[in-house]
Amino acid sequence: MFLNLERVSKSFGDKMVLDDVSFDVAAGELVSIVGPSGVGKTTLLSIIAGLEQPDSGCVRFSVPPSRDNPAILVFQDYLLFPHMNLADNVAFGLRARRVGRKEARQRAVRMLDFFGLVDKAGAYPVQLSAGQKQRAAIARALVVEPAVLLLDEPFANLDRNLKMGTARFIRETQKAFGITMLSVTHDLEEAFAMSDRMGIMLGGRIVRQGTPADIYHRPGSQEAAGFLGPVNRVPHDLLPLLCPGQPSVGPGESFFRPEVLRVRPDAQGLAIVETVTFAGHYIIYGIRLAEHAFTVYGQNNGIVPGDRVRLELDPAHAACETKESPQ
Ligand SMILES: Nc1ncnc2c1ncn2[C@@H]1O[C@H](COP(=O)(O)OP(=O)(O)OP(=O)(O)O)[C@@H](O)[C@H]1O
Repeated sequence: MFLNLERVSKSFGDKMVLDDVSFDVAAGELVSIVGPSGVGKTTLLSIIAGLEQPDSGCVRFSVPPSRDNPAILVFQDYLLFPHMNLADNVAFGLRARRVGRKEARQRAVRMLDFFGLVDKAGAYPVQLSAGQKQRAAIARALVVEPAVLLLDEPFANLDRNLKMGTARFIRETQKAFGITMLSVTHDLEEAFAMSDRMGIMLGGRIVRQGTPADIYHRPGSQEAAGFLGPVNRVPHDLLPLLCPGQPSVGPGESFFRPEVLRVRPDAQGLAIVETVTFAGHYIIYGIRLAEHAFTVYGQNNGIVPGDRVRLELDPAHAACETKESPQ
């Protein structure tokens, strides 16, 4: 294990920001910690980077970061030096490590080339777009060959349509350099897209860890499921209505994502459509069945509010999801 946090806690005054946080990051792995704003993600990175001290618990590295193999924190506002052009910004860390001017410049330009920024080598940060600044900040961090790269909200300042491309870029860079990365973010889709593993942080605690697919489909608690997106809570006595013919399961409840439910027009159906909302490439249906409200994502099939419909579980999901024990 490259990085190990064990029972890290931190308070500011009487406010507990991190509460018994433990997790690992393996060498060459990309792990994202996701959580809402203010939950303590930046504090967590600051402790790992050695900028803050935990009140209790410990942070261990298999090879402790050093001047030659540092843990580098890339801040969400990039912190490029405004008075230096891009090549000098990227070369800065090398110069600070006493690499000669010529070699530092060559390595910086090679890095800018890899990042598609070589034509901006002479430009100043103010002349760059947010996406270019983000790439430049990562280039500046990587040029010193860090042991681990810590990314604080890497998508925070990017337009929506730049975020997913940046997630792919971070993933490709991480693989190309074989570097260990830990990212903290509230941008879920991007974290899902680029991470080997994720942790959900709520109320200062990591409440669930796993692969992106694992935590999305088996979030482990209603609280975690709700943070990851809309979820339908289904008491088991309703399951025969949603998946006729399935063997019955014991008492309790299961959780289903809106995309694993199907809505079919049916004049005899037991469910009533309450709302139909256009959301671009899909429709969000608000459905009521036996006093329970459901959210369903589907395609436009002419259904309007007030229609009777049949609400069913996608058979591909029914079998595995109904085996879930309630959390
Ligand atoms: N040095 C400090 N002194 C006092 N309170 C602090 C300090 N640093 C952070 N906090 C508080 O700790 C809480 C968590 O802050 P933190 O920045 O770690 O959260 P975050 O999840 O990164 O949020 P965001 O996504 O908004 O940056 C906040 O309530 C913040 O005000």
